Amino acid sequence: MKRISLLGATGSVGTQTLAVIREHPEHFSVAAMAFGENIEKALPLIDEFRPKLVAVKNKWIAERLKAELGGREKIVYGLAGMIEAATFADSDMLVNAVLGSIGLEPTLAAIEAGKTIGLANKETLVTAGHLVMEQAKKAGVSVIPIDSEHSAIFQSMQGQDRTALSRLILTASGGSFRDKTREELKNVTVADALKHPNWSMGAKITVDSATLINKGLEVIEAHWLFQVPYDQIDIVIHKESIVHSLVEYADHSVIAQLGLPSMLVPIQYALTYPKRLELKQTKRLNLWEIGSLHFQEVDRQRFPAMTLAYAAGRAGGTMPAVLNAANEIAVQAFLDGEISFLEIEPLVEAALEHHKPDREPGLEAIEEADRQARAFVRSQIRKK
Ligand SMILES: NC(=O)C1=CN([C@@H]2O[C@H](COP(=O)(O)OP(=O)(O)OC[C@H]3O[C@@H](n4cnc5c(N)ncnc54)[C@H](OP(=O)(O)O)[C@@H]3O)[C@@H](O)[C@H]2O)C=CC1
Ligand SMILES: CC(=O)[C@@H](O)[C@H](O)COP(=O)(O)O
Ligand SMILES: [Mn+2]
Repeated sequence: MKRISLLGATGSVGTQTLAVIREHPEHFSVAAMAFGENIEKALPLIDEFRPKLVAVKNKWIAERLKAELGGREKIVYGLAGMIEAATFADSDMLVNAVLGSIGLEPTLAAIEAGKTIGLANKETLVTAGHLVMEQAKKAGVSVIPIDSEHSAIFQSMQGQDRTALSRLILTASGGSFRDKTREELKNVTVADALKHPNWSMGAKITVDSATLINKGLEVIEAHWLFQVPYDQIDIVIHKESIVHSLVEYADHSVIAQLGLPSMLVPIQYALTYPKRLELKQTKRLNLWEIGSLHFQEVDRQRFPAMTLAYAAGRAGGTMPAVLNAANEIAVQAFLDGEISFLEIEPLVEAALEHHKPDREPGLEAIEEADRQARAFVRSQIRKK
């Protein structure tokens, strides 16, 4: 029995992680759970999975939850609460599916506590990949990707000669506005942005898919996870999201992982690795039903966020943390109707230009850069 601490239990990846656990109660259980504010969604999940510890966003939500549950579970809150859930003594593995760079410290704490990490929270590696991977190596802890592209790469590396790896190729759907020109993007709405062609995901990552910054964040994530230089990481637009990413080797052989788009597969693989289990909730891929698959080069003028992400990744230090934090605030402002879709990228670019980078930051410097980038973008939005 693998006992899991799940952060982000009420979210898109979180609820799908619970769906995997639900299908295999003989293999997995939930030891601890963390979520933000969505008590209505969490209550039936707590009733069903019976975690011993529940962490929530703040004291007020904790009080409300205590009143509902009547003291059966230990309730904790804030970042300290999330860290307590991530390092819970009765759990073997952390599945980090919380949204945003708030997921970094719980990941670091869980690594220190010797837990295997199932990582959906890409912000952990974007903001502090150098610290996380170094600490995981030191602690002898595995960081298993849940992000679909990274799981595909991870699966395509199994049993291969790691020293002969020559390139990673991440597929990108192109998001909700793939075929629109920059001119046509001027008047798009939040509702339009949230219509992803292939994946049903949380609002923030769905907007990130539409600017392609999601793919940029994933390039940085892949750089740290697989220790591959940026010059050896490419992106290809693949509108069907059937090929989840590819790995090229020295002999130009390319190995890919395919499947109908479903996060259940990478989530379950992270839980069962190196084994596999049946997954009744997913469907077979019959390529004759798909017919044809399409691949296209990324137009860098059309998707400037991708260039920003590569530049921030290559600059390293605190720059990726600034890219991420600025984007988190700008996307939230777009979702709240404060700015237009086309204002997201210039805000991220301005934050990167404004920042004085620290080339070899520790955790404190990363968190300070994150805070400052958020404050800077908020101040720019207020001026509008
Ligand atoms: N969705 C997907 O298919 C994929 C997602 N990812 C990554 O996985 C992560 C989660 O994404 P997704 O599931 O879409 O996000 P959602 O917005 O659907 O869910 C986010 C979760 O995080 C919780 N949360 C947010 N802020 C806090 C906080 N301050 N304290 C505690 N909990 C908090 C939310 O709680 P509540 O709602 O209760 O407030 C919710 O449970 C992201 O890093 C994303 O990039 C990667 C690949 C695919
Ligand atoms: C499912 C998943 O892993 C997302 O991160 C996905 O990558 C979003 O799709 P695109 O970024 O390719 O539009
Ligand atoms: Mn992805």
